[in-house]
Amino acid sequence: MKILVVGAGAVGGYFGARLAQAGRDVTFLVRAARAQQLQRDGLRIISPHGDLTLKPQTITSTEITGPYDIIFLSVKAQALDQAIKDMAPAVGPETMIYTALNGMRHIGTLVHSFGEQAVLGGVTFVSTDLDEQGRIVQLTPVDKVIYGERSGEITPRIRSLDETLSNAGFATELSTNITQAMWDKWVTIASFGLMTCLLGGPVGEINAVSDGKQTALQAIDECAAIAKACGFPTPLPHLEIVRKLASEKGSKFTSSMYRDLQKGAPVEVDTILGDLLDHGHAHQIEAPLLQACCVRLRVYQNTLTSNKS
Ligand SMILES: NC(=O)C1=CN([C@@H]2O[C@H](COP(=O)(O)OP(=O)(O)OC[C@H]3O[C@@H](n4cnc5c(N)ncnc54)[C@H](OP(=O)(O)O)[C@@H]3O)[C@@H](O)[C@H]2O)C=CC1
Ligand SMILES: CC(C)(CO)C(=O)C(=O)O
Repeated sequence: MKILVVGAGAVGGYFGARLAQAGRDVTFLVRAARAQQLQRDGLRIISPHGDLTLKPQTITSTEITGPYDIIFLSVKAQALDQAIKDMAPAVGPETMIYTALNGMRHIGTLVHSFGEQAVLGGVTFVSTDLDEQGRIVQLTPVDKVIYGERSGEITPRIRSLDETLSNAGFATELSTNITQAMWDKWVTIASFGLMTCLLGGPVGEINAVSDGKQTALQAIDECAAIAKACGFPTPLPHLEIVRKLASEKGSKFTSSMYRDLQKGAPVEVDTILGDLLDHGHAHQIEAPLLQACCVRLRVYQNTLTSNKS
């Protein structure tokens, strides 16, 4: 199956490289500057599983000649609208779109552009960062993708996608309840995004100060309460893993939102935290930490915008 990875950044670059390394037919849709960098330096992965440099097959939007079987969409939320325009010629009637984006809002946006059938549900567990040299640095050993038809059916096409993505150097799971899995991941990223961005440090630094752990656990409770009110209660074993991860002493674990904040880059506040807060408001759920973090990051975003102009 022909795979088009849209965005050769921290997530797309990582999984695309693993798939290419495993012999799958992978092309990266990139923009001019990244194309030049990849041609010059190769696609470089620094990973606890072993470093890797490969010569990727890249394409820019004007060079797309026809549809792909699988699109692995891995741009930030703020780049989604442009990415949809750029990848449109690569989407045909049989194309399946897997998305690495966090939250749920992008599903509606993609369905609006490409129709119900094209859009799969997807969850990505990985912690990767794009460094200043354009290398992809994997920060923890975890690398897993979960995918499924949003209807929950096991269709022939999702089986083909499963065969293509499996055994390529990372964990995979074919889910019959991908919407629940997306909500579970949303609670996870929102909890870690909220605690690291609002409290201003990695998990271990939060736990090192008095009231830190309690506040981190309160952040998780707020996010989980909203998911529950929306009809997607986070299963207890998943919640326990999140709580344990958030309580680890000395942990350097952060979130992609926190790393963006540290870099002075835009943060996905509205799609990850703001949308969850709106769902909370709709169900009269109090979420004071989540609300404070949204305000803190919106002020930050406004400062970024006014510094640019
Ligand atoms: N990083 C992580 O650990 C995790 C991130 N996620 C989610 O995955 C998504 C992607 O995040 P991440 O990979 O970290 O982000 P990055 O910023 O590292 O990568 C995004 C890439 O998309 C490229 N891009 C943007 N617009 C286009 C376009 N129109 N055409 C082609 N390429 C484009 C950017 O390239 P350019 O140089 O051209 O701007 C950039 O390289 C986010 O929604 C995030 O929440 C999920 C799990 C973990
Ligand atoms: C859950 C977490 C923190 C790691 O997979 C993440 O999704 C992110 O950093 O974007």
